[in-house]
Amino acid sequence: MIFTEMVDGDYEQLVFCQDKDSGLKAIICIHDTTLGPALGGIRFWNYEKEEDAIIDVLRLAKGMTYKNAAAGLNLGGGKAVVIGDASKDKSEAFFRTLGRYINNLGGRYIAAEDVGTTVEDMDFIYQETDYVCGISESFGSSGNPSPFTALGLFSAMQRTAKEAFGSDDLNGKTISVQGVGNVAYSLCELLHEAGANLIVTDINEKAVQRAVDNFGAKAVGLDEIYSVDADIFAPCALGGILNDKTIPQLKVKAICGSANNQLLEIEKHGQALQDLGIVYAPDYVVNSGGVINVADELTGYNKERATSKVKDVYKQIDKIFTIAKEQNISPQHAADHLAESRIQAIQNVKSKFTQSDKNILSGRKK
Ligand SMILES: NC(=O)C1=CN([C@@H]2O[C@H](COP(=O)(O)OP(=O)(O)OC[C@H]3O[C@@H](n4cnc5c(N)ncnc54)[C@H](O)[C@@H]3O)[C@@H](O)[C@H]2O)C=CC1
Ligand SMILES: O=C(O)CCC(=O)C(=O)O
Repeated sequence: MIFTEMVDGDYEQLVFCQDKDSGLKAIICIHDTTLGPALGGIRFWNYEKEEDAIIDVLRLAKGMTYKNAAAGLNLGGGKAVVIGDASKDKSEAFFRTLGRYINNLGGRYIAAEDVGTTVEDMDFIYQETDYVCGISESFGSSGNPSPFTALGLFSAMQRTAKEAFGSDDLNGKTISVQGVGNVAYSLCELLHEAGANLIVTDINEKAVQRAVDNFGAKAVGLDEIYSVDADIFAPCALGGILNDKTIPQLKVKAICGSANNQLLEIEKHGQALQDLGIVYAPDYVVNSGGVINVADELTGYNKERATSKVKDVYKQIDKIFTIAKEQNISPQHAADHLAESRIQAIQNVKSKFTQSDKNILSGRKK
């Protein structure tokens, strides 16, 4: 089953890591390294079944290939998942062991944060390998990527509002937010400052209360979030939430959120949104601010430069909506074409022989 999935999705490598002493059970997936080393976060999640973890890491890694390509980064796509309970299974040994596995891949995979992992976890990994980013600012690094993801998401939402309502001003707009974790809390802060009204939900009651107390958000139930009267829906929890059951409930004019893999089935559910006239801003472009920021660490981190690049997500969404209209395709397809054509173009560039790897000349007597 695993090789069938790998062949179908054209995956390069899947690495299973196990360590009894620390309790580590992790899977690293490298989808495509045409553009460079595969960069993507580590998700720590209590998967019910091992199969769920495999499916998740495959989907997430492929998403990173598209995200990094569309963002113009010289990075391929990869991701890691760790099976466990983030509230009790973490330890220094755990992450240092994972760091050693990552180091063994010789730079083919570069780690960062995702759901369930923090800057402190990345710092432990950094004790064993240089192939990690999103580490502490005290190392001259960029720290927590979530505020940057939120800034990129805010910029994307401004451009999405322009598409749906004719103006990118979010003042007075009502935004429904699913999941008020790291990214969405920062997003709510930006939206509140911009004069938007907020409707929020989360499985974590404290997270909801924080948004109610600090931003005057209205709290609704977990399933209610799909059918509330709002202008823009921001899915900021987990993937697969735009599906047969939820799409018919939506009353919004646009969707723009940070969650990865929001469409359960890309073709079917992307089309369903298009048919309903709902503007869908492709998730992996919307949420690329985090990776754009952490990738800046790889060339010597400069916060001003990184922030400016993150705000350019507005321009990238603009480009995608323009291509979609010109070619009469969905924004999701437009984003996919952009990413795939960049990968293909660089593949072609790299097909020319250069004197870098071991080759027929390597064995010649000097
Ligand atoms: N942190 C980052 O910089 C980036 C995050 N993302 C994606 O954005 C999403 C959010 O990421 P973070 O804020 O970092 O994660 P997080 O774990 O801090 O926040 C997620 C929130 O969603 C809530 N949640 C989980 N299931 C839910 C459900 N069924 N209904 C309502 N709420 C639910 C959680 O309780 C949590 O508060 C994820 O899909 C992640 O992959 C994407 C790019 C970068
Ligand atoms: O932003 C990050 O923390 C790393 C990139 C990543 O995993 C993502 O964008 O989903």
